[in-house]
This record gives sequence, structure tokens and C-alpha cells, in this order.
Amino acid sequence: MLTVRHLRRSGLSPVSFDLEDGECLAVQGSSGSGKSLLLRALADLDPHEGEISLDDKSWDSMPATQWRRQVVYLPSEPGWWSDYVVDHFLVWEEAIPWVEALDLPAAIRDRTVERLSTGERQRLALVRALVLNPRVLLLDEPTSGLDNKTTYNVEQILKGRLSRGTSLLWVTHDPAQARRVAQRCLFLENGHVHEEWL
Ligand SMILES: Nc1ncnc2c1ncn2[C@@H]1O[C@H](COP(=O)(O)OP(=O)(O)OP(=O)(O)O)[C@@H](O)[C@H]1O
Repeated sequence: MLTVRHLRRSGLSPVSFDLEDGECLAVQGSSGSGKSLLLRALADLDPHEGEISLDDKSWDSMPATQWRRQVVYLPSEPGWWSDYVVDHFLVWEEAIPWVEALDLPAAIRDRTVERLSTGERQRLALVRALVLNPRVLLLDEPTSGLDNKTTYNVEQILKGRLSRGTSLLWVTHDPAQARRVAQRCLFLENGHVHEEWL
């Protein structure tokens, strides 16, 4: 279980919540309300204060790299450090089932990132996160660039991860999507954070 108590960072009101294994918590709030700041703090990518722990193991009791292997952040605009798709995977064969599930062509392996569509890049970034098999996946608008059919497919795949125990924090601007994927939601509004059942 992910436990967050009095998490504070610049640009964000204090946040506390629990996230059970296999549970999805939606995150909603207007543009600029701090949703990405919250996710980045949880992944220990930016300075922050307060308590964050995974199964009673605190984030500061382990090296940042070890924490980030378990708590994986999928940004809304993922970074790419090489021209070629395949270079972003340690073992390409591990990506193949997710590439197929997400309706990406097998030949994408040898393509350049630059020539992928926005939606292909977004799905490929999700594949990169999924192959890490994280305990907690922090999703920053993972379907924002996708059509309805592909969005449904992504939701089904992520629900499959939930049933296998992965926990999700899912930022979305779509209240209907929040209700489809989660039972609880963190709302970031007017500088305050509150939690509601959906
Ligand atoms: N390191 C930082 N410290 C303080 N404030 C920051 C920092 N980085 C960004 N901000 C500001 O914090 C605010 C919240 O940014 P954030 O990216 O979290 O918004 P968001 O809720 O994810 O918005 P959107 O829905 O548009 O993606 C913005 O006004 C941003 O400029």
C-alpha cells in the first residue's frame, strides 16, 4: 500500500491519502492546479517534504533509483533520449506483448521517434512504463491524445494491471473517465486538496 501523509512541495497544498494495492485513485483539477507537481513529488523527481511510504518502507530509506523503479511516473509529454524506438527498451522482447495489446505495429521497433504520431508516442511511453512492472503507476493524462476506441483499450489494459495488484494514480480532465477507472478521486481546487467517492 502507498501511504502519503502531509506531502508538501512548492506550488501544492499539503496532500494525504492511502492507495491500496490494485486500487485506482483519480486526480482531477483545473489546468495549473498542481496535478503534475503532485505526481512528480510522489516519484521523488522534485524536492518535497512529508511522508511517502510503500508497505511501510519510506521513500527516503532507499536510493531514489530504487524508489522510482517501484513508483513510476508517466508524464503527459514523455521524454525521449534516442532517435530510435528500440533504444528506449532494455529488452525489446518484453515490450512485444504490450505493443500488440496497444495496437502498435511490430515494425515500430525500428522506427524513429520523430516519425511517430502523437498517439503512437503516447502509447509507446505507456509500454515503457508497463515493462517496468511497477507497484504504483502515476499516469498524467495517459489518453489525452487518443481516440475513443484506443482510449477504451488503454483503460482495459490498465484495469488488467489493477487486477494484478498494480496501484494507479490517474490524472484526467474527463469526469466520465474518472468514474470508469476509479472509485475515489483527489480534487485539487483553489489551492486545496480534498478526496471524494465517485
Ligand atoms: N517547481 C515548481 N514549483 C512551483 N510551482 C511550479 C513548479 N513547476 C511548475 N509550477 C507551477 O505550478 C502550477 C501547477 O503546474 P502543474 O503542471 O502541476 O499543473 P497541472 O494541474 O498538471 O495542469 P495541466 O492540467 O494544465 O497539465 C503551474 O502554474 C506551474 O507553472
